Amino acid sequence: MLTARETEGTMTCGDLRASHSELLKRISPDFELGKIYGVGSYSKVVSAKKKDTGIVYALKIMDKKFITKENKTAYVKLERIVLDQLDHPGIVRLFFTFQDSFSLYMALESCEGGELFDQITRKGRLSEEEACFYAAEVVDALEYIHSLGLIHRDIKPENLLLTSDGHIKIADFGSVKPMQDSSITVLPNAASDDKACTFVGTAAYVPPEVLNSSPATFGNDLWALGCILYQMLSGTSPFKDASEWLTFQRIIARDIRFPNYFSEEAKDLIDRLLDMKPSRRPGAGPEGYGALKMHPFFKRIDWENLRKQTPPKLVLEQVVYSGDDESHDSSRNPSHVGDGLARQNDGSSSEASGHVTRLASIDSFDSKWQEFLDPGESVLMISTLKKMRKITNKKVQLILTNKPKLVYVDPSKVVKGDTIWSDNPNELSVQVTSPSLFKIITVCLLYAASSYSGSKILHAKPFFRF
Ligand SMILES: Nc1ncnc2c1ncn2[C@@H]1O[C@H](COP(=O)(O)OP(=O)(O)OP(=O)(O)O)[C@@H](O)[C@H]1O
Repeated sequence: MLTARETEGTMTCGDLRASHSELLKRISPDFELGKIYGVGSYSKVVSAKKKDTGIVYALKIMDKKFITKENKTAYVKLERIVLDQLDHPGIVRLFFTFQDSFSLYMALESCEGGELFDQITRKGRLSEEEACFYAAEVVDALEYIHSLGLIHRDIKPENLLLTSDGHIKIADFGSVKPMQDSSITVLPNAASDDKACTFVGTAAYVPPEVLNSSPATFGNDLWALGCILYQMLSGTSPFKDASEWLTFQRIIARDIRFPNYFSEEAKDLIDRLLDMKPSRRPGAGPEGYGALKMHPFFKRIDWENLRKQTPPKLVLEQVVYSGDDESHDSSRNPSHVGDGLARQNDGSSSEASGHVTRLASIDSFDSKWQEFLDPGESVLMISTLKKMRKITNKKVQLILTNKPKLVYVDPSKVVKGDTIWSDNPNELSVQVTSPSLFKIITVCLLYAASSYSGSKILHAKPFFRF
């Protein structure tokens, strides 16, 4: 039985690679694990119901060995210490932390609505009303963060999570920087890097002064807000280009082009937030957040009652379920994901053509990997692997699709390999049995005189373990 205790102490052993069933064994009997919310560079975030209270948390699981090896200890401690002291409806809450010999665990407020990034991708672009609402909630939370003397430094649509009813919560405080006069207490060994020239953040949202090695200011987050507002309204970030280097060139040159459907108010606000001089960005100047909140773009926002307003409707992940209600439920528990297909293949399915439908995706990553997919193709499993070399190793991404196809992508998102097992979707199918295990199934089709009569699994080998 695990005891809830602080995440400080020796960080020695580990695991991001643990399969879901291994995690289940380890974390039980306290929690009932559900779906995987997402995977970060050093963590896995899983839905976890505490059995005694019935409360569902987003359990952030961090591999101790990996964190130690990658020198991430200070970031983890910093995030823990900072989140512990924050209390705002626009910021993901940290409830408690604990550890076992392998992992560190953070029980976070669960954001069932996923990332703002996915809403933008699914909708293509947001209406001005929707973008205004989300931007206002981010402004409200940023005002609080900045008032405590903290700079988030990694504000981006992937770190803006949504509650099930559609309100924004800022997440991921691993890059946070406390200013010298911050009211947040940070232990000396948990302080983030102080080197002015250290690049922190994400290329598309990084402000020009950071690229010129200037120290971080509140203006960093306000530049990122300008980029996000642009992205919500257009579907892409303003400086996005074919490579990080080209993106940086466009940021330094402030090469920004507004689509003609942007309103004058939206253009003006983005233009001001993307000011080359950080202190001129609304919210960063001597007038404080008043300058930002009073901007005409926010004219319909009732700042006092922001969280009482009705948020935009969420567009949920498009999942085609393969069977009845039972298989629908199984999507909540990844260890049962394959069951629907097994039933389908026994011939009793209403899928009378013998064509194998896609399984419920076990993660929410489809949209992020869209560029590697053909039309109609969907992601069944994503995993980060370490490619071992003689003296070094490098992280690569494996993307398994329903084609079935296995794509191997390097860290700069360049496709390095692409294995298509069959061009005929009737011949092969993929059965995802857990977040780390899938089977390739060959389907034998038996045709009666004019119509399909059945199919069966010939063999379920080979097994591939992610
Ligand atoms: N509280 C939460 N509720 C629901 N999903 C969450 C929550 N926190 C994180 N996630 C999901 O899990 C993913 C991984 O989160 P995490 O904070 O570990 O990494 P990240 O910040 O996205 O990645 P990186 O560490 O590489 O910047 C997120 O992208 C998000 O989709």
